Amino acid sequence: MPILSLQNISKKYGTVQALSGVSFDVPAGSVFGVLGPNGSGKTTLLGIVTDVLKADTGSFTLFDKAPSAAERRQIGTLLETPNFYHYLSAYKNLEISAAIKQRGKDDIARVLEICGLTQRQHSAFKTYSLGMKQRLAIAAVLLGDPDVLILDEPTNGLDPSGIAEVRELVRKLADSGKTIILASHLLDEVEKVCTHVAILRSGQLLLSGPVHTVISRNDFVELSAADNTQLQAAMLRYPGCTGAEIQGNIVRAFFAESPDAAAINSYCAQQGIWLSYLQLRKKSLETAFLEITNIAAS
Ligand SMILES: Nc1ncnc2c1ncn2[C@@H]1O[C@H](COP(=O)(O)OP(=O)(O)OP(=O)(O)O)[C@@H](O)[C@H]1O
Repeated sequence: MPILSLQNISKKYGTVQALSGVSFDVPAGSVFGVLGPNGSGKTTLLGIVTDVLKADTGSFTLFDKAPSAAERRQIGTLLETPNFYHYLSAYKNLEISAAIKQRGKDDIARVLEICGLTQRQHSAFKTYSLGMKQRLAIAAVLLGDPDVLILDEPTNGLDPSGIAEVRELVRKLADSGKTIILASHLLDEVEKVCTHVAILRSGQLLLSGPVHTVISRNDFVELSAADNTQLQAAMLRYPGCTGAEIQGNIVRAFFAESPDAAAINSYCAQQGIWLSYLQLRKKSLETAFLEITNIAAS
């Protein structure tokens, strides 16, 4: 059962088509990255799912049901940085967050512990590092122990150590069984923490699925032999090879589907070419993303 299933969601602001016919499923237990450049519709999509905005057309289900208050209570949302009081401690700020959410104080110690803030819980918020501030924001989201977390750009504006802290926390929460949906334009971050990804561009869904299937698009193989020109020509005749180029003393051969290194080795031997080097490479999500968005733009 998907935690969230979107069917054909569209949304316009005046003449701006922010989302057009977006459909995808978020599996239970996944860390699901909604990825796209600025203005691609990520925040709009999360706003619709969290009931801040209404879709013009389309529908979605939460926990396989039409969304209602009961389902929404199982979702913790961080769409923008909360307005914590700078002079109050983390604990006091969480007391306020708990009161706003109409929840008791009994969960505060637990969420501080998860977010690694127990030691500093009585320090004023203004003394916190950027990473600690964001961890406190996530702690507030965790009050009431929601099963699903929706985080919009959780590492935005953080320095590298803050980014690493939030990444570790997201991993820890995922390991504890939470489903996490996070919007990001940081492809590298998505690649590091997400199990699944949906890529948006100008409000259109370009692709969605497990990160490894996105990354394995257009895999390539690096090979080398005594005569690389002969090797390049042979690879261009190899079934499924979409291109081959010589770079220095390496031949790079590209494939639409994941290539089989053993089959390539045996094929080259049959052609009388003895490989001195063979390495399967996967393109990074960033490269795949740029290719996908460029293909969509052309
Ligand atoms: N309230 C609004 N009124 C008019 N246009 C809007 C409004 N909110 C968003 N848009 C436009 O809708 C499109 C999608 O915006 P959205 O904020 O959802 O994208 P995003 O991917 O979250 O971008 P960012 O990474 O910059 O936050 C953009 O063209 C944006 O300018």
